[in-house]
Amino acid sequence: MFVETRTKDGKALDDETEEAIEKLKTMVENDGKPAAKALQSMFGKEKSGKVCCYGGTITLTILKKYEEMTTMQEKHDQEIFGILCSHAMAVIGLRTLNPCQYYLAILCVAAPTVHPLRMQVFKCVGDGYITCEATTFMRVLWFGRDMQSADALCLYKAIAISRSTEELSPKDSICYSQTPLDQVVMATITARASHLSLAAAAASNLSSVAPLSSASLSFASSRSPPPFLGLRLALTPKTPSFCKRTEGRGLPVEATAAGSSSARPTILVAEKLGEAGLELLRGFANVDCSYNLAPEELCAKISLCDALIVRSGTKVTRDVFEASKGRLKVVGRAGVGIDNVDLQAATEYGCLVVNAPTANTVAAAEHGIALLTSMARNVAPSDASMKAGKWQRNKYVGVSLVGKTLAVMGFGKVGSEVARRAKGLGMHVIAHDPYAPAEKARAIGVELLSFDEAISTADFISLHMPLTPTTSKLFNDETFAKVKKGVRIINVARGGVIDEDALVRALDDGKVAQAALDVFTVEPPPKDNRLVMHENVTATPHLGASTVEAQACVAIEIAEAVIGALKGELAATAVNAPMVAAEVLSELAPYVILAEKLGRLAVQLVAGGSGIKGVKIVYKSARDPDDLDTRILRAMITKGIIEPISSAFVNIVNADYTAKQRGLRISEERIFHDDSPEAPLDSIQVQLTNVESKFASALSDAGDIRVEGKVKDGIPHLTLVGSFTVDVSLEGSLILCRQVDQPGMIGYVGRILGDENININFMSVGRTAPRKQAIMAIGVDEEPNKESLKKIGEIPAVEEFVFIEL
Ligand SMILES: NC(=O)C1=CN([C@@H]2O[C@H](COP(=O)(O)OP(=O)(O)OC[C@H]3O[C@@H](n4cnc5c(N)ncnc54)[C@H](O)[C@@H]3O)[C@@H](O)[C@H]2O)C=CC1
Ligand SMILES: O=C(O)C(=O)COP(=O)(O)O
Repeated sequence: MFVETRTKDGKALDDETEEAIEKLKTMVENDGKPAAKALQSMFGKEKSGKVCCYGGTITLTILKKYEEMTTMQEKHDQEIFGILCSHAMAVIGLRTLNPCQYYLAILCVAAPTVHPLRMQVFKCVGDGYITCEATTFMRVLWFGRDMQSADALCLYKAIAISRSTEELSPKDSICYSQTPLDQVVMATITARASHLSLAAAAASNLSSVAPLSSASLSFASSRSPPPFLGLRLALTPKTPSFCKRTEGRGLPVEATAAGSSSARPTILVAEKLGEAGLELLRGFANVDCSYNLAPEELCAKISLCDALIVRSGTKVTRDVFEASKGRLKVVGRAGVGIDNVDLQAATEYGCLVVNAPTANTVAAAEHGIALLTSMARNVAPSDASMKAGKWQRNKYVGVSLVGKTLAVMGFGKVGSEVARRAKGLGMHVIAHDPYAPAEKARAIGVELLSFDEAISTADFISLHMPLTPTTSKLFNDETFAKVKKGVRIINVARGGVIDEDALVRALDDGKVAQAALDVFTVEPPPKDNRLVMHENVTATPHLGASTVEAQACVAIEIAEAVIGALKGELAATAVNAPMVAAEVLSELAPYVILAEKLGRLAVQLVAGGSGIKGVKIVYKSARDPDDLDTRILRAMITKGIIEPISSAFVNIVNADYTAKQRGLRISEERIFHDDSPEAPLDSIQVQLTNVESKFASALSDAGDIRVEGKVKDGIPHLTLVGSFTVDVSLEGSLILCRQVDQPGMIGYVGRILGDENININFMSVGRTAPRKQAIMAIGVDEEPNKESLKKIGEIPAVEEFVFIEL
């Protein structure tokens, strides 16, 4: 890895940048908004992109002119950029009109002591180029103005270390190292206690490595535009296809703002959401807060809404998606568990479901520990007894926790936090989770065991798995028969993972001594629920996520996810669509465009009446298959194939489903190709098998329509049609002509198009041999009229031609 942060002539920063930093420094005490405005005014409107930051004290971290830095390989550029983006609180991309000029500013909080909630607010949620990872954690970088490459290298190391600690809690230690400001840099990086010393070592090395001694890692530019992390993947349907879609389904077309890109969307918030989240939503959309809606009321409202935000109390059923008449594009679950959302129905309707998977983790874990300790010491019943005027010291003798074995069932985010805390109480912690990595358990000092081993050795069992068909009633009569007599059970996961009748029986016969339950199969449970009324049960009304802090974080996290999704950005917390890391996404961005265009091109080559059944996609790549996620590419090819020939609207959520519904068999093949090891892909080939083509030259020897493309300088190119090699950028529209190769052909066609004032943006001729068959691929900016196309067809040497809209 290499860092080079100097300008070409060795100066650290230019005057303009220096000045900008000075001005911003004076604003450190100010609210973020003036600072953002100042940034904009400093660089002039035409130079600056959208700047977004919200409230609080901010300061400028890096401000660099990309074009002045030494040229570095694009891959490194993207890598470091991706890392920075996922670790900075707020990253602001100020993109100039010239793609080579790119200003990168990272804003961060000035003091490491700022409350984590405040930092959340700093995340860039605007129409910017960057999206930050939604975390509640403090990951702050602050580079001073004279940062040396060696310092950046150290910082990088520290980031890398902090990066491997994915699950920091806001309370985790902060490693804070400061060198004299005039010298270099201050870095604040958080790390879990176990990583603290490493991070500290890395950060304390700042300035101590010889500058520019070794190869470095780069923020510098290549010729291509900067990575575009705010990649849009058309989640928002175009108005026409959207409207057509509702017609196609036999549903009335809703004459509302849905699908209209200019109108403000409407977001229905169906359960109480933190004010900070509501504020963000109101800045972007019309917000309707209607709580406690009956199912029929929700169905009645939903066709007027583009997004719906719920917590665990609202069932988002198939009826809701049906009633939305296609308008609902996003369901935001302000929490973790999505068992109250019919994901299959959402997917079928092309509706993205996003959740807030991390913001309430600590709250749920703390509640688990609260239930564990209060159950063990009979806090709730003894409190009730005192309030009833009694003083029953003998009745409420508890059990100790130290040295006891706790089985954590489900070693995910909450489970592992519970384990960590229970170890602090002196408990011996074991866990069962079929999917948890052993290293993660080892790092916390927890042994992963089989289900039976875990439940049969535990004194306490704490449940932390999701409710799925597999975990439904996982704790039943058979399970309780295997537990140690007198075991105590805590459930802050989902009521449905326990067969509640079986638990009542186990409590009655003493097999289970006590249970502490936050969640129930039916919520709220009926008044006479035997579990709730049981004297050995401590019950709370689904309070796991209900802390002031968690709810504020959840509200912001879900608001940002929903806003991003409504803007068509790929959501990092998507539940029913591929989640792709920002850095991977930026790398794949041009290939995503290529994939859709190849799909659109291939399908327009099919002769009318010839149904498509099989699609074969061949990816040539130097990457290991595990290193190349093709789901987005497949989805975009599917979109490209289906949308031009149907009223369906296809997005990454419903692509596979829609293909299946239409009987489209899509197969993928990877071919190892190490010619371009830096790029994720060398080429993508789309074959439509066993179809007739209206342009016979597009058929391969096997009789399949075959088109192949590559990304060149960030632009998608068509490189193969049938057996003909061509090279034409896939922009605008395309005319493909097969002709006898002879002089003057380009001139003929060029004149016909020129007469109609049609601009040719690209032209390429592929031929089998000189003066034999050739294919001319002509990229045009405008669609030629029928007359011109007819004239092209009438050129004597032209044997066939086709016009394709991309
Ligand atoms: N009571 C409350 O207010 C809250 C409840 N929750 C619930 O807590 C549960 C855990 O949430 P997170 O830790 O955030 O989710 P997570 O997805 O991080 O962890 C769930 C873990 O369960 C494991 N798992 C799946 N099937 C399993 C099985 N058959 N046996 C054992 N483990 C299995 C998974 O591998 C995963 O590691 C969820 O049910 C969630 O809805 C979460 C937050 C608040
Ligand atoms: O996040 C979860 O899974 C929870 O159970 C929290 O639910 P709530 O948002 O408090 O209704």
